[in-house]
Order: sequence, then structure tokens, then C-alpha cells
Amino acid sequence: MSTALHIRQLNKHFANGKQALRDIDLSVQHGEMVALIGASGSGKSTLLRHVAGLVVADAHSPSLIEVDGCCVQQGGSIHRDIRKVRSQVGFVFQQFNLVDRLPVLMNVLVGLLHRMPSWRGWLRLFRPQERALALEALARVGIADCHAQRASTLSGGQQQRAAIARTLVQGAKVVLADEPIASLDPESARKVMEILARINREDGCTVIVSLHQVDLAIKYCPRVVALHHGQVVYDGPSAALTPALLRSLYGVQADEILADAAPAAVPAPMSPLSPPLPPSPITPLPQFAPAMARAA
Ligand SMILES: Nc1ncnc2c1ncn2[C@@H]1O[C@H](COP(=O)(O)OP(=O)(O)OP(=O)(O)O)[C@@H](O)[C@H]1O
Repeated sequence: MSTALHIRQLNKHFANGKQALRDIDLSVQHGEMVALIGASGSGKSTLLRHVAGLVVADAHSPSLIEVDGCCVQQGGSIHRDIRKVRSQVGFVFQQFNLVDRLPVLMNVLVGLLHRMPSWRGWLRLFRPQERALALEALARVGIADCHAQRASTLSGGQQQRAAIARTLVQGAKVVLADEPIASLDPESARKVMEILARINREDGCTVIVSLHQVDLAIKYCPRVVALHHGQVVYDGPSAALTPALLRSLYGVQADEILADAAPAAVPAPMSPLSPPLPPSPITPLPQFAPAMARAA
């Protein structure tokens, strides 16, 4: 396996002084499906947005983010060839990011804009084979029959599936999904997670998905990275997550999360494309040390 994502010494302070990310070191190999978990405000979205080059790290820092060996940002500056890297990275947002008034097919075709002359994009002059590609992507996510509808007329789950079809058409090697199921009902959430797992399995896409639902993280993602106050406090097999670690991560919410993630309710993790990586040699914060020791 080769490295899909490499993050070194990532720190982020926002203008208000809030430190959202602390000394993040992380590597993800091609073909992995990784869940990013942690309480609200732990830094999951901020981390994913840095990887997509939507947010810059602290200026003049030794930080580095590379996707597939290409620099996204270094030392707090976006790399000048970021367009090339962005075409490799699909971003699935919690709120879908579709253009409501445009037909679903057109929203999916947006995934092709990066590799066609801008005048064709402006005029929405897509070739028959490009439309066929978008229709095929919609068929793969199970909503080909909705292709002519305005995006605003789809359910939340269907909109999210259209957003995933857009990343398929884009040809993204790495898919970053930021709480893609947060606003969906359980059945729609399950379908979206199944689709993410399928593009990971069948297309070899590397998927990094932030989730509040620990049970789904365990079910679909062989590897989990847990954040706490902007720091990586666990990086290892999802099967080795412990109640103690979840209690440390989620505090009073932990009991609810543990009920959802109770072993009896959680099917065995899907077999990964490749075996999960051994836990990274990170130093746990003192309060996480017992849980980390058990996971190792
Ligand atoms: N633009 C910003 N300016 C100032 N602080 C910010 C900004 N964006 C995020 N933060 C802060 O950074 C921290 C991490 O936020 P982030 O959205 O990454 O967390 P999260 O784990 O994704 O949370 P959630 O699960 O609720 O989406 C939070 O304390 C948040 O308030």
C-alpha cells in the first residue's frame, strides 16, 4: 500500500485564539476506510478541511499535508498546484452542497469541471459520454431515476447520494466525508454508509469519514482515529475501542453512545480491503493511557 494522506505537525489556531488542532501526525494508506470520531468541537471538521486545502494551518509552522505524495499545504501556505490535488480529493459535506435549483444530473456533472475547459463548464456543454458517466454514477448510488429532478426535490439521503455520485464522476482517489449522515434518518444513514464502504471496496477509494455514531464507525471502518480537544488520542482498530476510551472522549454522552455501540448490537466489522494498520505510536494524554494500553 502507498500513502494516500500524510499529515505532519499540524497545528491550527483560529483568529480568536482558539487552538482547534494540536500536533497532528497522521498517515492513511490508499484503500483504507477510516472513521474520525470525537465529541463536538474536538476538531474533526477542521482537520478534514485542512486536508482539502479549505483552511490553512498556523503560519510559519513546520506543518505539512500531502495527498498521494502531492503537497496540499506546507507551513501555513496552500501549495500553488492545489488545483491538481483538489481534483483527487472529493469532499462530502453534512449539508450536501448541491445547487438546489439545478437538476441532479447537472449537480453530478459539476464533478467533471476540473478536467474540462472552463467555457464548456460555463455553458454547461457536457458531451453525451460525460452525461452517460454521470448517469452511471447515479445508478451506482441507486438514484438514476431522479436524474432530471431539481436537487431541492430530493430527500436528504438522496441528496447525499448525489453528492457521492459527484465525487465518483470527479474520479477522486480520496473521499473526505464530514459528518455525511448527521442530518439523515437511520435508514438513509445506513444506505449512505453502505455506499461509502462500496466505493472504498470496489473503486479502491480511500475514505475518511467523520462520524458521531460510534456504532457505525465500528461497523464500517476498520480503523478509527479519535480526537479530543484537537489532539489525536487514539489511532487503531475500531474493534479495539473500549468503553473507557469512549467515556473519556464523550463524557456524559458516553452512556448513550455505548448503548448504540453495545457489542450485541454491532455486527462484526466488514472485512477491509487490506488489514488494519497497527495503532500508531502516539503518546496518549494521561487520562487516555489505560484505554490506549488496552487497544495496543
Ligand atoms: N472559524 C472558526 N473560528 C474560530 N473557532 C473555530 C472556527 N471553526 C471552528 N472553530 C472551533 O474549533 C474547534 C473545532 O471545531 P470543529 O468544527 O472542527 O469540531 P468538530 O469536531 O467537527 O465538531 P462537530 O462534531 O460539532 O462538527 C471548536 O472549538 C470550534 O468552535
